[in-house]
Amino acid sequence: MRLTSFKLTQFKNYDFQSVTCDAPLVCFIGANGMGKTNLLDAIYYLCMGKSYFNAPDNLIANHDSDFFRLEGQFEVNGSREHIVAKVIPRKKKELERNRIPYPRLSEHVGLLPVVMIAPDDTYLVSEGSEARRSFLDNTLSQIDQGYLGQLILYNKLLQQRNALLKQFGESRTYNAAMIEVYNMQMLEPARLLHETRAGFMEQFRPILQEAYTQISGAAETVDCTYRSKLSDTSFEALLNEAAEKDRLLQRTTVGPHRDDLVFTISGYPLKRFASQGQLKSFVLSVKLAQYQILAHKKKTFPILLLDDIFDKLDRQRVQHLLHLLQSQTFGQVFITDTEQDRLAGIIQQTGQHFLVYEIQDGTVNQITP
Ligand SMILES: Nc1ncnc2c1ncn2[C@@H]1O[C@H](COP(=O)(O)OP(=O)(O)OP(=O)(O)O)[C@@H](O)[C@H]1O
Repeated sequence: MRLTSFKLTQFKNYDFQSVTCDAPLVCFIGANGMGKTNLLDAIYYLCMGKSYFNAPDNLIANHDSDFFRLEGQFEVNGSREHIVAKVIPRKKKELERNRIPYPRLSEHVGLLPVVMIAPDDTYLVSEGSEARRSFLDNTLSQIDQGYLGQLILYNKLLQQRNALLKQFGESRTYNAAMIEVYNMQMLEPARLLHETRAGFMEQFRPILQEAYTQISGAAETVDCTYRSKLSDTSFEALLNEAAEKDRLLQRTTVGPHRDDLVFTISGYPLKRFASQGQLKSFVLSVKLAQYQILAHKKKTFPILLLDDIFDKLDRQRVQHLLHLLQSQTFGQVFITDTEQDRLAGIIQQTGQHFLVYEIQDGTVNQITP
């Protein structure tokens, strides 16, 4: 799979910019704040229909504009895909595939698999369970449209159930039968989410462990397990047990929206016991494992976006990563960096055909070859 060219109109700090990128390795070089990450986010947006940073569309449109547009030419397994995103924040958002608008934006997810690796990926460990669920959901949604459909349905029902609980609390009333209607509708999507997540984590664990060994070169073992109350008790029983608590707190306190991933190093909680270096190796391994599993399931190599990671990783990990980029089969890779010399060294080591662009305040100029 390859992105051969893309165009940005009024996207963040870009007015209009067209970028040709028909090469296995594409590098964006420039000082801080010039717009390198924004280019990677534009690519991510074309693949996923939203920003990697979960930025709302009104913050994505250029400050001087009330709309933005992205266009990308992709090649996937021998066929061309022309993707256009047209967004008027808070008013209209349209995604087109080969000039035909998607009836639902979610239908686009999975067509163009993508993985972003960024320095602040440590949020996967440091933040609350929502970050880890998002990672899981992001990966599974790219693999399985059916999963994404059930996730959207579950979240909609959850929102409605919570609104009803709140309404009961405010009006000091309660209608168990109405809550039961939601309970019954949520059972099937919850079962499917749980089953898919559990099955996926069984496949993910050994791949993550292997990636960690390769990246860190270390002897310690890491682990990543799926934690869900639904593994021990049926959702129906959990909802019944929690009925009184839900009523008091005016929200649904059990279900797949409370699942988590537990990360450990040598059997201890990673968040508390890992060194900074081990933490960086771990999150990089999580993303590389995500890449591998997507490549396997989608039968194409996802686009890999490496944002500024060579600045933040130490020499040893950079070497391990480069070794991986050389030895394993990777698809198209986009790299941002602030230092031309460092980047030149990296390019040389990968031995790939490459394009390098210099980014200056929202303009993109090809500098080599
Ligand atoms: N909606 C927007 N309209 C105009 N400019 C924006 C918008 N959103 C972000 N920017 C600008 O984009 C720039 C940041 O771009 P980006 O994060 O891509 O930089 P970078 O080159 O990756 O820098 P770093 O190396 O520091 O990560 C900032 O100058 C910011 O003000």
